[in-house]
Amino acid sequence: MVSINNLQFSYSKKATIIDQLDLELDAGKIVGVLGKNGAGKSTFFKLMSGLIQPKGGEMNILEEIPFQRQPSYLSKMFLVPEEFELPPVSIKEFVNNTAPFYPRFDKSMMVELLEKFELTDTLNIKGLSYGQTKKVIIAFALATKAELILMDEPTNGLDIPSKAIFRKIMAGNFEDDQLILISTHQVKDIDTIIDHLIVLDNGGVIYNESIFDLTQKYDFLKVQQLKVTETLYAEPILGGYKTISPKQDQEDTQVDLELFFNALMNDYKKFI
Ligand SMILES: Nc1ncnc2c1ncn2[C@@H]1O[C@H](COP(=O)(O)OP(=O)(O)OP(=O)(O)O)[C@@H](O)[C@H]1O
Repeated sequence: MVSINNLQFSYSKKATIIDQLDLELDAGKIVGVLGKNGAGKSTFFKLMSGLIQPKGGEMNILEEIPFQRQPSYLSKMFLVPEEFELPPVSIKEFVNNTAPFYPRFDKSMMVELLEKFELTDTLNIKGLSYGQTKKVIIAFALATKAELILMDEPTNGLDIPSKAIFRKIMAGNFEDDQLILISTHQVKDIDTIIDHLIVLDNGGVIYNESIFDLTQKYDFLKVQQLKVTETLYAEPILGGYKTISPKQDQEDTQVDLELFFNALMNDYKKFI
């Protein structure tokens, strides 16, 4: 569904942001996209949605070339950008005007998701807070049922209960032919919903693995004493350490995304 080869992008001649990036992804996944500030996550989403033109390489997504911005491509992908503005109309009017661009749009799902976020479509977008507007665009994105949904920092601006609602909504409103990519620094907001992880660094994808495979390769443990020989990465916590070690226990442990991300930033070559 996503096939990217040797992708290159820079805003100016001085700094290359995306450099020889390769990525293959199939449908049926919710993918967490992690990377440090400035790693190029938003830029990568803009490239995938055809808003900016690659300087080199090939991108084939849903059998289309994103930057050609064919109506057929735009109708099967949706980007929730980090910064956005919606028109000052009622949510209902916004939906009536915009939904026709998305052939699989599900209006009853939109109403249902708004309800879960404690909103109704009679409200005017003009009077909504930043967090409430974010909820409208998240609900709209999911209701498009687009094959590819890109969410750039979707939980920024959501309060604590809304983040829990976001996690529930994401888990239950997704079909096998869809691919959802979520970029975030708020790893706790996505650690229970993603089933795949990619990490961007130095212009490329340095890690690309399913969460299932991560649980089969590593144990994520809390220990009092460090067994240095068995530990790939550790961070001190009150009364001991959080550690990542090669899998030994039969039982799977819960992936600690934050710890794993820090471990990759420390030395990703240990994990590939
Ligand atoms: N329009 C632009 N013009 C010039 N440089 C830009 C532009 N947008 C982003 N950049 C630069 O490109 C680099 C990657 O930015 P980008 O926003 O893609 O990173 P990010 O991983 O999303 O960062 P963050 O986690 O901080 O949101 C940064 O160094 C940024 O300063």
